[in-house]
Amino acid sequence: MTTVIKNGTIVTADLTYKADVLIEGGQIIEIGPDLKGDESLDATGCYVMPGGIDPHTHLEMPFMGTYSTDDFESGTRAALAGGTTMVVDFALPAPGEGLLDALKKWDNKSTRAHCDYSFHMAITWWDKQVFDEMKAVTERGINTFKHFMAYKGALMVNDDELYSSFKRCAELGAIPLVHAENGDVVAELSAKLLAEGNNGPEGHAYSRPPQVEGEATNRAIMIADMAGVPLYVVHTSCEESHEAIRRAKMNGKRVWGEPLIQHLTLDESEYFDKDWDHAARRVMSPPFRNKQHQDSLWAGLQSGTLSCVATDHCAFSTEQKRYGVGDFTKIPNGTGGLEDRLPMLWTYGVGTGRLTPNEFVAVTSTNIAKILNVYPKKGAVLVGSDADLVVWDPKASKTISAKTQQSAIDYNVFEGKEVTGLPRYTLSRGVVAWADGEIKTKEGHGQFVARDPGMPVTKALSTWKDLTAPRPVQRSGIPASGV
Ligand SMILES: NC(=O)NCCC(=O)O
Ligand SMILES: [Zn+2]
Ligand SMILES: [Zn+2]
Repeated sequence: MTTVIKNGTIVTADLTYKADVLIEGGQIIEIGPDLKGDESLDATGCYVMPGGIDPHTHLEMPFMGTYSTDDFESGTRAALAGGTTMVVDFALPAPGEGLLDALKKWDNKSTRAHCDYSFHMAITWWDKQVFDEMKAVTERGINTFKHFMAYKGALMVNDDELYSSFKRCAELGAIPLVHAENGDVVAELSAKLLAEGNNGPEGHAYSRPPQVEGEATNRAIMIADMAGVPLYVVHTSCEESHEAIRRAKMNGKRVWGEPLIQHLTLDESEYFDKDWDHAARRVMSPPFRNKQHQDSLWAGLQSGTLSCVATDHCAFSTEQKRYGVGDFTKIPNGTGGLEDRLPMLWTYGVGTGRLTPNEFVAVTSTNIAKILNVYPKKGAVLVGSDADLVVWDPKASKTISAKTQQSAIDYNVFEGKEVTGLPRYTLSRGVVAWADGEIKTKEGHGQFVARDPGMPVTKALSTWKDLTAPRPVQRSGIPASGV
């Protein structure tokens, strides 16, 4: 059975051209003019692009005394409805729990996924067992390890643990990720704010100023450099963090930054809303910033100093957010965005002239596919690539509303935003997964995507590090022992 996408314009990270796309067995088998297939999808007036890859989601995440409400079923439905065909979630071992034991839990949760998925493994504590199991984790197809520099007393790791884990990543050819905020300072600021009576959701934003993010980003970059490993900084939200990444890149360090669609399009004024629920629903870490920080993030995407736009989809209901009435530190941190990432980025990026359609594809799909070592299986429109595609109608529009969303929560942080640019069809490995405003796949259609370590950039960096490693100077005439 073959499917042909007809009359569209293919848009990839580097090319725009008119051609049909023929699909069989889940893969693209031909690209060219006048192709025929058993089933035909009309892409007249549309762009045919690689499906979005969201490298940062937390589906059914155990966090702050509860679980995020969107699980792999509702979360991946939301993904497909918004043109995203692959998500990368985080397996989170509890302190003292083995990495492989945690992975089993995420394997079980993800059986319900509608679209393809992969995992990052979090390093939440450190000892020999963790060191040993990191190798087994890479053999299971996970080549990225996440480190939280915040959430003191819960997920946070210290500098010695970071350095040990980063060195282990270097040995394994894996890439470390960091949530970069200075967790010690956040804890101090939070306690002070609460003691002074600042207990509302705005206290969350005050407790996490840009400096805590800039400091931690720079620290992680320097530790990664000393460990001889590349670094991926998740949810880069401010100029201070972007500046550290920019400087590192200009110095030849292999560092990537990931702004979220929320930080690009929503600002800190949300926290000063008189409605407690409105403000609390937007509590996430790092918090939303001001317009200058937003401009910095857009400039980063334009110049290439920031690489990928993600969501950090971690959706809690209003009821869950209310755990923090009277104490902002108890508001579960996280917001949704999976269904809205592509339409919002198209509207506020391509629609305003900040991004070209090709840059849009790069930052929503191709760049991360390369970083995660799944390109060109994913993130490409090439013969042999998985037919994870979005047929994108740049003229279709809607008003974002919780009433019509796939996400299981009772609100949407983008409520009321008018977006222009929506998927007509989303295809997951050649299967039409979203059409006519409806999900067409069954839960369980999604498959795990294994990712091998040893990406070209990790190999190049370790070659350079070996070449420049400290070596004793060979001298004649002086006894080596100094005697
Ligand atoms: N970002 C957030 O507030 N919640 C999800 C966990 C994390 O990424 O820090
Ligand atoms: Zn985080
Ligand atoms: Zn996250």
